[in-house]
Amino acid sequence: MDSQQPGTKKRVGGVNDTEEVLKNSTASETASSRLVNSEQGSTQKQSSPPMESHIKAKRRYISFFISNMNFGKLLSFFTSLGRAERSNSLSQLDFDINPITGFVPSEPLPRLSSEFKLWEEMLAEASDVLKLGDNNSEEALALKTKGDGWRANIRSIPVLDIQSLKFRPRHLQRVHVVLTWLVQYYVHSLPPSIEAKQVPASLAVPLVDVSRMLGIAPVITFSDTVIWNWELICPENPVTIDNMAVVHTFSGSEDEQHFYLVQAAIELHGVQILHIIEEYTQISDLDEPTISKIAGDLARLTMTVEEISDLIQSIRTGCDPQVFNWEMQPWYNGNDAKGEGDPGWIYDGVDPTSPELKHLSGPSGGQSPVMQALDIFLGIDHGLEKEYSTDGDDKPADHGFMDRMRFHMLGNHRAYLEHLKKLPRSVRDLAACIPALHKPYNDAIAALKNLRRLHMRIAVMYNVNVSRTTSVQSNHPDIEVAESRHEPGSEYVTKNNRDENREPVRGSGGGDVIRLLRAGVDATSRATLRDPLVSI
Ligand code: HEM
Repeated sequence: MDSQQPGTKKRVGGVNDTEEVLKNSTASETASSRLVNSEQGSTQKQSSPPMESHIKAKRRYISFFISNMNFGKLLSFFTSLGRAERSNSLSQLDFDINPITGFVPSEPLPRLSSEFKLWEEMLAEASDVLKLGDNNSEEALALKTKGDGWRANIRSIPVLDIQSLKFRPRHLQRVHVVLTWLVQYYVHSLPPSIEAKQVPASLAVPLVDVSRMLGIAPVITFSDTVIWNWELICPENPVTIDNMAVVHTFSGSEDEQHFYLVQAAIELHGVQILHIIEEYTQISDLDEPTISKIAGDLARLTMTVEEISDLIQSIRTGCDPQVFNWEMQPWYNGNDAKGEGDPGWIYDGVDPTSPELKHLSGPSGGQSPVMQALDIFLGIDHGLEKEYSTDGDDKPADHGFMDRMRFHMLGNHRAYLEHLKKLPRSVRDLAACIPALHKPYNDAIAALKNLRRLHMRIAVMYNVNVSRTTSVQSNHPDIEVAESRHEPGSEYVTKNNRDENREPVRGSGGGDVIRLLRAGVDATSRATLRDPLVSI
């Protein structure tokens, strides 16, 4: 197994401000600073002005508030507050979200033992004996016999029953990690063929079983590559990005470790966003201090989003686009990565009409629960039927993408997002009613839009430019910027021999990358409030 040696220098970050962000992004610090804040909050309450002046201040505020908003909206907002209070008895803890590490577990997943140990052993061996099926290098050809043997051994493993692990969720998650990595190794090391790829029953059956138990797609996901794919360098120290080492990589490269660690850092940094959301959903009384707190929290959220943008940029300091595109990305492909017309995968021993088999796309940042929670909290609507077309054609973007990606999350985490979506009081509606929140809300939207524009440049640099023989055909301003600045990565534009027929470049999530990411930028932009009193 290609686990990172404890103490290996990690290159997450790299630029000064990003290093600063990372220093501050340790989950434990985040939690302790939140603890201090909430303690301060309770201290402030104790030393609040005497009741009379407090009531006067409240009255002054309410008259200002009423004079600044439509009375009908005010009434309906207070009604919805009452509803929210009743419906929001659930907290993030109920959805397996840790107050310190968020969607990341608070300790590394345990390794499998007894009859399941064989799966662990096969995974540990895989990176030593397998290469991509279309790799014709001398090294790959020399390994061919060993690779054939590895796949034959996989086929000969009996179909194991995982019922004994039913009440051990962390073990089930480890089963998911191990089986999904084995499936990717198996499928992508097969020699190229026009036939459908057959996933042997020894992997397919227990994988579908465990996925049903966890409520997650039976394929490799963001959770398997990032959220669950780490161990502690010093087990006695807390879960912080500096104390995490990646366990599995396909390429054995530091680039791949860096890619996962940056995403793990974002999940940990995003815990600050989760705290803001949690506090917002617990509000029951909309008085002046509460409005100021929401304004302050939106400003903090804006800062956090900007820091996450820096983190995304830090991919460039440790992950080479060539390594990403040729040594990492091909292993991630799901059964839909090659588009319609490709026969895809067959899960032997599994009823082909099982609903779970509809979700076999590869891992994607769209499966990051933090990013989706942020979108839902801010009211970004990715699902509009008609998309603005900025490149002159009228093909719709894939508006179901973000919803589909939720099936690739742990069932508990998907349930949290669904819960968040159903809460009756949206921060966007509130900001539209209250002038004091208008700017903080719009600032947060601007920061998220900028994050998506910067992410799109990264995707162009790593995914599109490297995958094409000539430059990208698009009028989208973000792509023009990426190319005209000749950012690192654009030199790869002419080096590739894939996709010569100029089919749209497809991400591991299975979609047309440019159209999808552009639709995300546009959806974020559309959330901007134009007029505080009329835009809801
Ligand atoms: C080398 C770095 C990266 C590349 C090449 C890349 C590429 C892509 C591509 C091609 C997509 C389209 C959907 C798909 O097929 O997966 C996508 C979507 C997405 N990626 Fe990344 N990504 C990178 C890093 C990140 C990071 C660090 C994050 C942060 C968690 C992230 C978050 C997202 C999100 C949220 C989406 C869904 C679409 C959207 O929200 O606009 N990506 N990415």
